[in-house]
Amino acid sequence: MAVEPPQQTLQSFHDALMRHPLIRELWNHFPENMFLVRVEDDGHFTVEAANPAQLDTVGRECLGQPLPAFMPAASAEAIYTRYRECVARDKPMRYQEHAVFFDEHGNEQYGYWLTLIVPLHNAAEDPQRVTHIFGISQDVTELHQAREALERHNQALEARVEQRTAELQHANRELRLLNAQLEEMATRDFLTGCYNRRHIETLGQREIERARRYDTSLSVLMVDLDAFKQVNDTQGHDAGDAALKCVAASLQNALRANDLLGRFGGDEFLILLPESNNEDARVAAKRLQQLTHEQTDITISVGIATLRRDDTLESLAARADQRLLAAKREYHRKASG
Ligand SMILES: Nc1nc2c(ncn2[C@@H]2O[C@H](COP(=O)(O)OP(=O)(O)OP(=O)(O)O)[C@@H](O)[C@H]2O)c(=O)[nH]1
Repeated sequence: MAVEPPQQTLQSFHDALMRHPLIRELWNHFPENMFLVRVEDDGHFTVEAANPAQLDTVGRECLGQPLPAFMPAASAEAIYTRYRECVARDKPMRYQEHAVFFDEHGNEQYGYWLTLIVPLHNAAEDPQRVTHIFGISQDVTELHQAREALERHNQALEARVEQRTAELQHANRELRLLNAQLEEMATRDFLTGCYNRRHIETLGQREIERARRYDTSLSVLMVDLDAFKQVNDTQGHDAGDAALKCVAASLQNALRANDLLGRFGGDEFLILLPESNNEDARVAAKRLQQLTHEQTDITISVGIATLRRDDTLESLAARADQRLLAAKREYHRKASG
């Protein structure tokens, strides 16, 4: 007659542990929580054994009890889900859980636990089935809180970096704008808004290089207002300023988009006419004289010069200036005649 295998009870597991001095010492002094739960047929898991560390956490009342007896139903159900998975997979599992349990005074205690559970088979009971789960749990609440604090700190830091970056980008935009304004101011004549002498000379050098590189013609016009001194003398300096502005605007209006207008000094303007031969320049000069007179009632004298092989900007402008002087003489001759 077959002998019934002895039922492995809570007592017998605990007794077996206590029998060996080393295992007993390990069980009693192990700093993390250790427990053994029995897999019940009714779907529950009851605590068969718990080391002193675990008893300190959940109280002695847990022994022989299913989990819902010493923790809120939601917490117990979350842990049951892990246990069921461990039983179904029949493999050790490691997980982290936010668990709530009742302490010895019945108060709810919250904490984060890192747990390793291992399925066991009590061969004396049923070698084919997971009969127990052995677990070791470590309280990682402080670690978790530190990590959360670190995350919060990082988020705050990121927000600050983002804000600083946005401020920096804004400052950069302002700086670029200011630089553009400064550059504009450095190249423009403050009264008329057209290019100043320094810049029209720079552009003149550039246009000469371009004309030589692409073998195109380039002409310049030296323009001077007629009897401008009279405007100042009879109507005042402010009226003279206004007249200068009007003439500059009207010259600008009469020019093509790629012609360049600069104030050369006083009431004198230098105009660069890229890709224009002497005949083109004559036509342009006539148009400027006509339009300026129509729009401002002021006449202008113009000297024209077209780029030669050995020209520099100085020689080109000087030639235009000589022709302007000749035009001026003609103007004065007509005016006095
Ligand atoms: N209002 C004003 N006058 C200026 C400015 N720059 C130069 N002038 C005046 O412009 C006049 C130019 O003199 P000129 O070109 O010699 O005299 P003009 O009467 O135009 O004589 P022609 O050129 O020979 O017809 C001078 O009276 C300068 O004082 C300026 O920015 N504003």
